[in-house]
Amino acid sequence: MHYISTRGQAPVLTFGEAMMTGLARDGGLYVPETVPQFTADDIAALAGLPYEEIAFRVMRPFMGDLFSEAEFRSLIAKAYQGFGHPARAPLKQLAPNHFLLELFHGPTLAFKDFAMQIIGQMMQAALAKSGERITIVGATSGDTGSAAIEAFKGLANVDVFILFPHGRVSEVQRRQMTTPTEANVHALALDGDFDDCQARLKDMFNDHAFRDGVRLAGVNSINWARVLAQVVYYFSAATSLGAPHRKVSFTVPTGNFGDIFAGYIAQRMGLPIAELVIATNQNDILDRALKSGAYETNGVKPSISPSMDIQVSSNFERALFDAYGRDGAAVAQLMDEMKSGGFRISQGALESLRATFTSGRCSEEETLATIRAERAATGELLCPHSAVGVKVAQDHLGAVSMITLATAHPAKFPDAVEQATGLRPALPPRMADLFDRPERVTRVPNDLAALQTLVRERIAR
Ligand SMILES: Cc1ncc(COP(=O)(O)O)c(C=O)c1O
Ligand SMILES: N[C@@H](CCOP(=O)(O)O)C(=O)O
Repeated sequence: MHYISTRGQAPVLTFGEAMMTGLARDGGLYVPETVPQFTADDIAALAGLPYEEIAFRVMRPFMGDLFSEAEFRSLIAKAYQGFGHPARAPLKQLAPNHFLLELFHGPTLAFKDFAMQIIGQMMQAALAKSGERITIVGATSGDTGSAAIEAFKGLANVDVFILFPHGRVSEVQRRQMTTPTEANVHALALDGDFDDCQARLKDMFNDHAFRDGVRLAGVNSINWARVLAQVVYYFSAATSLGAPHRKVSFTVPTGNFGDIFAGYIAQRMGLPIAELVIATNQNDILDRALKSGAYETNGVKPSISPSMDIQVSSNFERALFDAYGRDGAAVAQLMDEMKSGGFRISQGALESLRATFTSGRCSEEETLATIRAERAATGELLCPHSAVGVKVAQDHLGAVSMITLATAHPAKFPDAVEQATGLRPALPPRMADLFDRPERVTRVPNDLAALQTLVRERIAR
């Protein structure tokens, strides 16, 4: 299995190399050269299996010989043992043809744990073999950061730097990143928004002397292994509702386009998915792009679903690569135009995207109203991101069963949930003292050179 860059100019890599490399050296994102195919029998055989076994069968064909079967099974077992639900990703019914896929039972209470826990295990195993030391830098709008810290804290051969937008994450999210005591964890509050954090991260990767000097690695969805691990729950959810004999649709609260791109990969592997619905908050670049063909940023607006306050949606590049017939030069040209604010998607590419994805937008008021209504109707307490998904899904319900991804636990966003329902969701007991723990955070400017100096100095200590 080989991995190629969406911009066509970087070395072709194995799975293990792509996982440890992060961003391709031409600035693009790695994707598999071909997508493994599952037959209807392969898919039917997944029904009723434990989540860990589904993870093994879905991920293994993408991985080459990086790990033996026994070794990979053992990494998967370790990755998911700390989840707070035996099903790992349970499905709940909201309405006759509408289901909620709860992805917040991991250690940091968001869907990021599904991928971060397994790539944490895989990267540690790979480092133990190579004897290398790496520097992870991650950009977060709130959830990737804590999941990465949880997966890599305390490791002797890894430093973890997390850039989050100062003042634009929830207090629970911030404290999850600033209260770990391990010396290899560095929480950095950047003066800017998430797009700035992600742009500086990509700048670091594109400075080859810096990236090689610090042995930079990425755990954002830049990293293909992150996307791959998220493909698994599309299979577990769909097969529990009757796939491959019944089609299902998915609605995905979307920001950086990693989660819904995982659904697209599941579909390309053969999972019968009728519709993939992109649900955006008021940062609606993807909804506007699909409707108008113009992919144009208009500034990140802070919202009550802050993890989706994103305008430059990193993984959309992977979707464009396929929509443009895997023409790396065309994608590189579009990404160049993006530097000045946007571009028009060609008619052919737009038709191809529209054949796969539909979209909808949810306002702030609709988000609050959905949290309130769902609590009253079903008892389910939604986080604001999941509420964006549920609202958009409701606008797309039809004959096929719809599965909405519930991407975070409501207790991560108590203010929004309380505003909507009057209820303040409690953190799980293991986090009950989160607000009493001392914080450790460095305020940083939105400046590449200053960030690089900080990283170099910290890892030299
Ligand atoms: C809670 C939550 N929901 C939804 C999203 C959007 O997911 P993606 O960035 O993969 O589109 C994020 C951020 O990634 C998130 O943290
Ligand atoms: N919403 C994310 C943004 C980063 O997304 P990623 O999937 O590329 O890591 C977050 O919570 O940080």
